[in-house]
Amino acid sequence: MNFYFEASEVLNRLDAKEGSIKGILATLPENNRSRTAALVIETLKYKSVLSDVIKASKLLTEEKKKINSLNLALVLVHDTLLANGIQAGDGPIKQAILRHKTRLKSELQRIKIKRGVKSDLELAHTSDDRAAKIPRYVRVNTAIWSTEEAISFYTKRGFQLQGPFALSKGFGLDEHIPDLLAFNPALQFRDDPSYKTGKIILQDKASCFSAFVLAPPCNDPNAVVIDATAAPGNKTSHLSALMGNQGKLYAFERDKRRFSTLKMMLAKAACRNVEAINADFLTIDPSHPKYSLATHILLDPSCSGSGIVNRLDYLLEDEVEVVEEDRLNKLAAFQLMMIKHAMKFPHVQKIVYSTCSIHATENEHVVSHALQSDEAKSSHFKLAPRNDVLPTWNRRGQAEEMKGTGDASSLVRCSPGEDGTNGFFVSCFIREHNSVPPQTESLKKRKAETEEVTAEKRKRKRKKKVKTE
Ligand SMILES: C[S@@+](CC[C@H](N)C(=O)[O-])C[C@H]1O[C@@H](n2cnc3c(N)ncnc32)[C@H](O)[C@@H]1O
Repeated sequence: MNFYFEASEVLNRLDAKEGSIKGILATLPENNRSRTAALVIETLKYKSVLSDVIKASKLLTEEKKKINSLNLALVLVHDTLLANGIQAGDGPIKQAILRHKTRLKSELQRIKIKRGVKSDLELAHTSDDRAAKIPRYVRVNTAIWSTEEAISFYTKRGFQLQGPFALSKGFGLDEHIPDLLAFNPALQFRDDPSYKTGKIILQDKASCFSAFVLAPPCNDPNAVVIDATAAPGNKTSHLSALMGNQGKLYAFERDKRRFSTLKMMLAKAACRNVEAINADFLTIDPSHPKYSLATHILLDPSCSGSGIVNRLDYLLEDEVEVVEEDRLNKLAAFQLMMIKHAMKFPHVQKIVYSTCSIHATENEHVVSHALQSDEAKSSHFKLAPRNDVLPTWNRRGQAEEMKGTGDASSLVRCSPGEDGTNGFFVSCFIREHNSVPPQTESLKKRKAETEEVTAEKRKRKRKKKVKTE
């Protein structure tokens, strides 16, 4: 029953306006956090219906000694009517709900008839219409599963390959990103066994663009790639899968708590070629013997998040996000610093910079400043041509915001709701070819040296083992 007390306490704190949904959930102990979060979010989606059902059934007045708050009643009635029942042993609270189960069910049915809806899903609160137009994207984690296996798995479970909006159990293959499936937006996958075992990653389509555009070397044991801002790790596991789990992927994350989430996520997704490092990317020396070998860098730094429309706070009707100019400028200065730092890595050929922001301040303006920087000039970086950056995606960068510093058609934008994704921005810097050869030679030399050292180490280890035997 503690699980229900914890969830109802979160609802109490939200009522008391102690923080945002995400913020309050982040303060819960990690062991039970995702389960409690799922219950809180689902309960909020149906809060108005559940409140009406509870009121009409007189549950709180008749059982006030056992169930003393509306929020506790909400989470318990949610699980009784809309999930698989109360997940707790028999006790006075569960008995109190069960005594009212028939009444609660018939009140729910009455509301459905009144509203002319057939399924429970249609009762869910989706106040941001744009969120309802974004499919629930499921990326097949090819480190563990194949898309064919996933399609067969979901088909056996009653899903039909007819696109995400044709039916409530319809799904489809995405046209831009390989191994990405799109389901109906109302569906949840947190309890799905394929999610729990890391076979699928729940990742918005636009967020898959970054790793896809970076296109790291595939199945190359010598590949060296950096994910500079990795947690929670969706793009890291995508990169790792695209690399065929081979070579080396260094994943930096400066925040300690987010770093432990990253580690957990990478273990679950079976990423064997990733070394996660709890460090600030800006403090990493570009001439470091290991990291300097990187040829591809992904930069998906902290941003305003203004493109995310399926974030949770629409569930709290009166929360409004105010984006302050000053905050945007500070973020943009930091984002530019990150790009300039990435450009200092001697062997890097490709840098993808992405944000989930819709503001030109964090997108075109940052790219424009990066292109004009000393780092870009001395290392010969320019924007990759449209042909190499999702050429068939129609929404491109805003030319007027580039002020003639680069070709806006090289940039990708996603508009929340309109494009079936959250708001997103992707840019790709490449080093001009005529500046490559000397670096390629020294890279080869460095790789050979590293391999030599590793072989020597292995040899020493073997000798030591033989000795001790
Ligand atoms: C937008 S999130 C990255 C999301 C991630 N790419 C994904 O798809 O799962 C930005 C992350 O970068 C981290 N971060 C910000 N500045 C950093 C820095 N200088 N070095 C390393 N990590 C940083 C933040 O703590 C945050 O976890």
